[in-house]
Amino acid sequence: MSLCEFPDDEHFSNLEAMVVQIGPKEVLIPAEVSLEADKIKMIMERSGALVTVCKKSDFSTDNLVQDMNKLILFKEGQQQNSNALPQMNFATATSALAALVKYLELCSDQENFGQFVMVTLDQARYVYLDTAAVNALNLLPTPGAMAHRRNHSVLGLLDKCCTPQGHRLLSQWVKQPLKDLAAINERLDVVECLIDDMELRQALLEDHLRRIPDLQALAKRIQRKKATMQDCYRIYQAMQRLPMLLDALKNQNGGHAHPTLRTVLIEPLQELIGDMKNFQEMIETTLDMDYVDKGEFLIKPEFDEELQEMREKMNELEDKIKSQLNKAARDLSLEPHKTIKLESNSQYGYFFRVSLKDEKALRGQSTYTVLDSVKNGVKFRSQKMTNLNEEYSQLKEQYTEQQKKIVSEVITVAVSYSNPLQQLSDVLAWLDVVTSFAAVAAGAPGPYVRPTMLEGGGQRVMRLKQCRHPCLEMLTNTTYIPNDIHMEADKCTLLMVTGPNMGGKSTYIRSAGVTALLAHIGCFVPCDAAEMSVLDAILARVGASDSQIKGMSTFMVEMVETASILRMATPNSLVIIDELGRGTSTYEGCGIAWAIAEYLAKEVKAFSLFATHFHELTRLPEEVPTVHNCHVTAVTSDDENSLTLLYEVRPGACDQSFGIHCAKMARFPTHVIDDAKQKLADLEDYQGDISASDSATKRKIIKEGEELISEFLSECKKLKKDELSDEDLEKAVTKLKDEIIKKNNPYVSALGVAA
Ligand SMILES: Nc1ncnc2c1ncn2[C@@H]1O[C@H](COP(=O)(O)OP(=O)(O)OP(=O)(O)O)[C@@H](O)[C@H]1O
Repeated sequence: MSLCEFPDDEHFSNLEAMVVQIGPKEVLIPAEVSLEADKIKMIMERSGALVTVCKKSDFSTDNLVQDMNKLILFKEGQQQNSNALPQMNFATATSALAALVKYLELCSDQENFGQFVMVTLDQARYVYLDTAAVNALNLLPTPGAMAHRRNHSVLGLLDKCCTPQGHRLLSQWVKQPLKDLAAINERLDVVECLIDDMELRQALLEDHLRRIPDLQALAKRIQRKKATMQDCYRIYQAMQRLPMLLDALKNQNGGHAHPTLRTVLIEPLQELIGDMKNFQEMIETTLDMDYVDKGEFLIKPEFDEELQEMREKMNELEDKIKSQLNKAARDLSLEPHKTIKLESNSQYGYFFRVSLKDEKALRGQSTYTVLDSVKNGVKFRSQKMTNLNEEYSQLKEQYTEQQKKIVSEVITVAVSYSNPLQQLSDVLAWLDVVTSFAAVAAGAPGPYVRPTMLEGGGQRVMRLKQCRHPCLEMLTNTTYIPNDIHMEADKCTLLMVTGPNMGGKSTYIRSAGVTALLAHIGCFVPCDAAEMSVLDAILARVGASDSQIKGMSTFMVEMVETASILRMATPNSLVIIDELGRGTSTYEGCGIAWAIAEYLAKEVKAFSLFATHFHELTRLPEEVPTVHNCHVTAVTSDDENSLTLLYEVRPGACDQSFGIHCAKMARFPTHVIDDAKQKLADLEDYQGDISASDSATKRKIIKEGEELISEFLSECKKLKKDELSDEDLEKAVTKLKDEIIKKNNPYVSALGVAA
C-alpha cells in the first residue's frame, strides 16, 4: 500500500503526473457533485483509468487502524500497531485507503491478513510527465497495436525483455524517468558494460534470462499459500540456473567486474541465492523427481512414513491387479497385452479391455461384468478385480490426501522464502531491463551513446549531436537524417522551428523529447554525442491528441494543455510545442503562440522547442535574444512541380513557404492552386508594403484594417437593395469604398479593395 499526499493546482496537474507514472487500472472517488470531481474524472478518463464512484461514508477512517492491524505484515521488532506507522498521519490519504480496503473487501478474506506493507510514494523522484507528453512522445503503444508496429512507441522499441517481471518494470521505468543523477548513472554504468561485452549480453538474453519464470507471481502465490509443488519446482529450476548467470556477470571485464555491476547485481544476487539455498534443499528432499518428467509433481514417499507405508501397499495391490490379467487371459483364451489389455482411467480405475472383434470371448462368462462397450472395445472386470480395484482406489484417495497434507506443510515452510524470492525477482527484472537497453543500443541502425548527465541546478545545457528519432529510424525504407540540438541557459533556451509541411519539424522537436526521456531512464541515446542537465519535467503540446477529450473543442484542448505547461514549467523543464494556435483565427492563433513563446523564453526560461507555421514568430529573436530560429530544409524543382524534403535543420528562419507545392503534390485541382497563388501574390504585396514595420505595429495595422472592413460590410448591409437601381447601388458601394480607402490602411489596400 503506497500512500502520498500533495498540494495541487486547480487543474490537478500533480495528480495527473502521478496517474501517468503509476498507470492505475481503476480509481475510486467519492460521490460528489462538484467541478473538482468532474475534473478528476476527466483526468482519469484521459489516462485510461476506470472511475468508480463510492459512497462518501466509505471514506471514513473509523475502522482503519483495526483493519490495518490485520492486513499489515509488521517487521520484526516493529511495534505491532498500525497507528504507529508514519503514513497513518496522512489525513486525506488514509481516508482514501479506507475506501480502498472497503471496496476490495480486503478484511473479509483471512488470506489477506499480514500480506501488506505500507510505504510512502515519493513522486518528487521522477521527472514530471503529463499525458500530453506521453502521447506526444509516443511513449506507450496504442492499445491493440499489432506486433509489427511495436517500434512506433518508445516502450515497444525498448522492450527486448525476456521475463514477465522485466516487461513490467520497463513499462514502469518509461513512465518514471529519474531525477536522481546517481540513480541514472547507476543504470547507465551497467548498460555500458553490457554494450561493451557482447558475449555477456547475448548469454544473458539467450541462455539465462529467457529461462527465468515470473518469480514475482510465484512469490505472491507462495505468500498466499496458493502455490503448488509445480510452482516450487519452477522456482527450484530457476535457482539451479542462477549460479551460472551469476558467474557470467562475475566474469565481466575478464573477472574484474565493474563496481556498479558488483554492487547492484552481483552482490545482491549472491546473497539471495544463499538465502534460497535451504529452499532448494527442501524441494530436493520432498519432491519426487522421477515423476517430474511425466508432468507429475508428487511428494517422495520416502519423505513421510505414512506415505511410504501406503505406497508399499499400493505397489502390492498393483502387482495383484497385474496378475489378474494373466488369469483373465487364460479364462477367455486370449493373449495378455495383445488381445486382452489391462488399462485404467479416472472413471473406472483398473479394468480389462478387448476389441469389439474379440467380444465374443466374453459371451457366457458370468464371472465377468461389462462396464461399457464402445467403438474402441469392451471394458470389463472380474469380481476379484472389482474388489482389488475398490481397495486400490480407496488407498489412492488416502494417499492423495496425505500428499496434499505434506504439500501444504511444504508450502507453509516456503512462505518464509517469499521475501527473498520477491527481491530476487526485482534484481532480475532490473537486469532484464538494462540488458534490453543494451540490446536496443547495440542493434540500432545508427550509433547510440552514453549521455553525459549534469546536475540540474548547474549551468543548464542540452547538447545533442546528430540526434535521431529512435522510433522513426527503425521504420523500413527510411534513411534518417540526424540533426544537432543545442540549447544553453542564457544563450539559447527556445528554438523556433519553421519550414515546409512534412519537412520534419515535429520529428525534430520530438526527437529531442524522446532522447531526453531515454537519458533519464538510464538508456543510451540515439546521437553521436549527448550532454544534458537533469530535467524536472518534460511537457508537451502536440496536435495529435486533439480528439482525446470528449466535449472539448480542439482549440480548448490546446489552451488547457498549454496553460498546464505554463503553470508547471520551470527553468529545468523541457517543453515541446507543435503547431500552437491552429484552432482559431490566424491572427488570434499567431498572437497566442507569440505570447506563449515569449513568456516561455523570457519568464520561465525552460528549454523549449517550438514548431510553427506562423512565419511571424521568426521575429521573436529580435525581441528575446535567447530565442533562436532554425528551419527544416527543402528544395523545389525548376518547374516548381516537385518538392524535395531534405529534413536537415539549419539555423535561421525559413525564407520560403511551400504550402502550395504540397497542395500540388497532393493533386489539388489546378484552379484551386491558381487561385491560391493569386491570393498569395496579393498578400505578399501587402507584406511588402508593411514589411518594414515591426511586429507590434503590424498587428495594430491589421487590427485597424479588419475593423474598417467590418464597418464597410455593415454599412453595405444597411443599403436598401430592393429600393435602389443597380446603378445607384454600385454608386453607393463605391462611395463607401472610397471612404475606407481614404483612411490609407496598408492592410486594406493590399487586399485589393482599392482595385
Ligand atoms: N530527419 C528525418 N529523416 C528522415 N525522414 C524524416 C525526418 N524527419 C521527418 N521525416 C519524414 O517526414 C515525415 C513528416 O515529418 P514531420 O511530421 O516531422 O513534418 P512536419 O514538418 O512537422 O509536418 P507538418 O508541418 O505538416 O506537420 C515523417 O513522418 C518522416 O517520414
